[in-house]
Amino acid sequence: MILSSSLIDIATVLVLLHADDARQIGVREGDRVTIFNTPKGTSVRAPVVITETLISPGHVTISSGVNKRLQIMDGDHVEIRASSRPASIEFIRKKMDGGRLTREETAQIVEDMTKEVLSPSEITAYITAAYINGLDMDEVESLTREMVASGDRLTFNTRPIVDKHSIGGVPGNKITLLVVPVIAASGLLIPKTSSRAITGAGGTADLMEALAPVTFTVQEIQQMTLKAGGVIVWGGATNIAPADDMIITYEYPLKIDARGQMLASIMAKKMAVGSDTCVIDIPVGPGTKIPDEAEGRVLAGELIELGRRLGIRVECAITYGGAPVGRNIGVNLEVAEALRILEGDAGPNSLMQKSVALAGMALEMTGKTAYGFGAEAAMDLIRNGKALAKMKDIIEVQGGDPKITSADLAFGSNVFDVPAPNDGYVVSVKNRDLINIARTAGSPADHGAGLHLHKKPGEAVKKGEPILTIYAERGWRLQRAIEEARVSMPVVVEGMLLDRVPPVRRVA
Ligand SMILES: O=P(O)(O)OC[C@H]1O[C@H](OP(=O)(O)O)[C@H](O)[C@@H]1O
Ligand SMILES: Nc1ccnc(=O)[nH]1
Repeated sequence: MILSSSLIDIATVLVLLHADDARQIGVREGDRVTIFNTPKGTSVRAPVVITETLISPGHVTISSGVNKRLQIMDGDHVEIRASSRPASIEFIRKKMDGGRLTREETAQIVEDMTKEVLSPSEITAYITAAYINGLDMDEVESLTREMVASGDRLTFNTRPIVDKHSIGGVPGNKITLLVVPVIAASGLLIPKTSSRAITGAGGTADLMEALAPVTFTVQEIQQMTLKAGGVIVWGGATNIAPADDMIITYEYPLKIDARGQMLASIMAKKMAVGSDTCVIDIPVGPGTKIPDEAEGRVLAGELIELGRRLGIRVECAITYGGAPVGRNIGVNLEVAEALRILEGDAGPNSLMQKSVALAGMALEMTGKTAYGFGAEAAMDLIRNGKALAKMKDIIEVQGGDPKITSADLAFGSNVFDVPAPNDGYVVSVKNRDLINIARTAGSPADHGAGLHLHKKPGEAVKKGEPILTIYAERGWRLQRAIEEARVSMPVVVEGMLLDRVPPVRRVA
């Protein structure tokens, strides 16, 4: 067949065939073909997309993801053959049926994922099967090791290499922007890799991107860490555990984080950067990933055990997740809130306390301070300006502007105050609904989008007073977010009418 006009400029591997050719080759939409560039001796296996109109029979179009390996030009001749189903599909089926995967089976799944032989629906099936049926500790260890083995690794020839991670799930959890500079300011090395948002409205990689680039190779991460003491980079940008970011890509739209994959995702990133000492934040509470403290302890045990198997000393902080950390949710809003603390603001208290508690644990684990004195030492590093100076070093080493201040971060110009429906005390806030509103307003893609929570549980409000301000960069997004806030009523004031059953029908 002839390579027809222009490549589809996407990284995903796929081959576009005319329906007549697909019938002749014997493949249907989603089946795999192998495409051969015989003169160059290259070949790629990829899923098929079928069209009746975009190309004519005898012609084929490929994505640039395919051509990266195939190296052909428009008009070249290629050979296409139906290809067997990837071996890992049987193993995904096994997990769907509640089976236990061997190390070899997990390795095959990871290999087929990273080679992009598995289609999005097959990856989603794998995640969903593990979400429903779970992975035991041996399966999680295999997945973690295979994720690490599929990418690049760092080895520092000094110790300790500290790390910090949160399992996520609580809105507004911008503490990494405080914890990393504090730890680095104490003289420790912390090559922090983060994900983008998974179930939330802004992951740490999204937040850091408002201050500096976050895409680096492992060698760059190592050099920058040695120079500045720390970095905050995107784990998925590099070739660090590439299967991890693929899983996250398919978890994000579902707003799920399958437990086994979550453990592997976190610990693979720690192992790949060579960290030996790690503090892990486990927010617990309604509307987070972990409903209560008891379950938080079970997860802590799993993370510590996984760390032990991988040679990483792990301590976990079970933290309050019943309400957002701080008051801002969304990229620029969160970054501004974190920078304000580094610049000398005393609060919000929840953000300050949580950040120094976590940083303090790392200072204690590494012997920088005695047990019981870490949080105080961390607080000192914030109050004396050393953490701010270190954050500027980190921003600069990553190629951002170190002169940036909290005031430079713009919030969306489409703004709406959600008023309190009556007088009273705020009795609860609904985490998931707050995240949904911030995502609907445009976060994390629109850096100015998000929300500010004026009132948190226990605080008094007067009828009509703003309880929530929504920011959006685009008017239509603001309208949708307002509508969502009206329906979900994410800040619950005592005595408030939550709903009417049957609902009132308005006549337009
Ligand atoms: O979107 P949800 O699921 O809430 O959480 C994902 C976030 O949690 C972790 O945070 P950190 O890197 O420890 O700061 C991840 O790296 C990611 O940024
Ligand atoms: N699944 C994950 C949760 C939190 N952080 C991660 O990097 N990955």
